[in-house]
Amino acid sequence: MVLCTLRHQLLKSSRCCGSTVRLLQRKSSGCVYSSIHGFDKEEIRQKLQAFPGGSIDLLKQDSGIAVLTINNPSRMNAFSGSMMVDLEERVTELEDWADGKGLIVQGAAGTFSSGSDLNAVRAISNPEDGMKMCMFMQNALTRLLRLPLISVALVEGKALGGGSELTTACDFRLMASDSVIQFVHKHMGLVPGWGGASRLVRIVGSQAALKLLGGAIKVDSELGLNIGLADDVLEANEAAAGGETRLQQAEKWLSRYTKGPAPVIQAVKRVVLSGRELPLSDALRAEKDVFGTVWGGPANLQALAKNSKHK
Ligand SMILES: CC[C@H](C(=O)O)C(=O)SCCNC(=O)CCNC(=O)[C@H](O)C(C)(C)COP(=O)(O)OP(=O)(O)OC[C@H]1O[C@@H](n2cnc3c(N)ncnc32)[C@H](O)[C@@H]1OP(=O)(O)O
Repeated sequence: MVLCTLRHQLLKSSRCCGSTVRLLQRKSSGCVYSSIHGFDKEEIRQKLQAFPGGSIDLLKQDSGIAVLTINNPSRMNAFSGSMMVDLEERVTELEDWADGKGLIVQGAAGTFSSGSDLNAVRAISNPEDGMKMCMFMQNALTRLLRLPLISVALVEGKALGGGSELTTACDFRLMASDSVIQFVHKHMGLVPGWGGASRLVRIVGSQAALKLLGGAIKVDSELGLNIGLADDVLEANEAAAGGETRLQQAEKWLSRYTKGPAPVIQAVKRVVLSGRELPLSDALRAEKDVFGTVWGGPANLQALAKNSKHK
């Protein structure tokens, strides 16, 4: 169904032209569930709002890199119900950000996130509500992953349960040298439900994913790097990093990939996304459409005029 939705979007865009193509390419709705799956977004939003606390904060910067902060430090940045709703709203804001190029997802106060707020989990522990929450979060995190921005999870402290799942909804993961990612679901008598298992298999392969989920293994930065869950390790000690905070280190790391005009960076993300999610023939057609948006565009014409050499 995920594939169908994305394929439908991309094929639809290939049949349109001009401004419609640009609009479709900016809006990556990419939801997995809708009313045909019995999903009533307003109903679950109202249920989630009954569990308040914390916030999801978004800072869009002139550099084209935004910082999304999971902010509930008194509960180790656990996700209250209202934070799940906040997250979905921030994703909508990012979908509308024409000048955006990159995104860093971090936790407040030096730790990533301890997953769902256990108080809310206890209150909605019946399967029906659990499934609704699961569909809501899968939609939000799928849209996060499909943003036309290059995204990085900056993992400090702990990323547990739903927090570990959130790290997999980013293109890259940077782990502080003393941080841990742990899919603790088995210890809770559960499996991931925010899409974390499906994405983990695609990131580390099914063998490693089975070990991480089956053993609820603590992944430190060294193991993370070895199995490809982490893309790089950041110094835990700011002094060793020349006085740079980890957020500054993450921005520097990401800026290698976001240097250049927004339409080109967004096009890069889109061709990788279609290659990642679509069957080859569909991905090739989507690539052709994205190519059409940059060919003869301002950045392309400028480069041609400069007679660039790539030595
Ligand atoms: C499993 C599926 C589900 C999903 O995918 O949606 C989930 O995510 S369920 C949640 C899974 N996470 C947990 O079970 C985390 C449980 N907490 C811990 O293991 C520890 O608290 C830890 C390791 C995060 C931090 O330990 P530390 O010793 O450093 O601090 P405290 O334990 O004293 O925690 C401080 C304060 O935070 C509260 N806290 C932490 N995590 C949660 C949470 N997920 N929900 C609600 N509250 C949380 C903890 O109770 C402490 O509060 P206090 O009032 O001071 O007792």
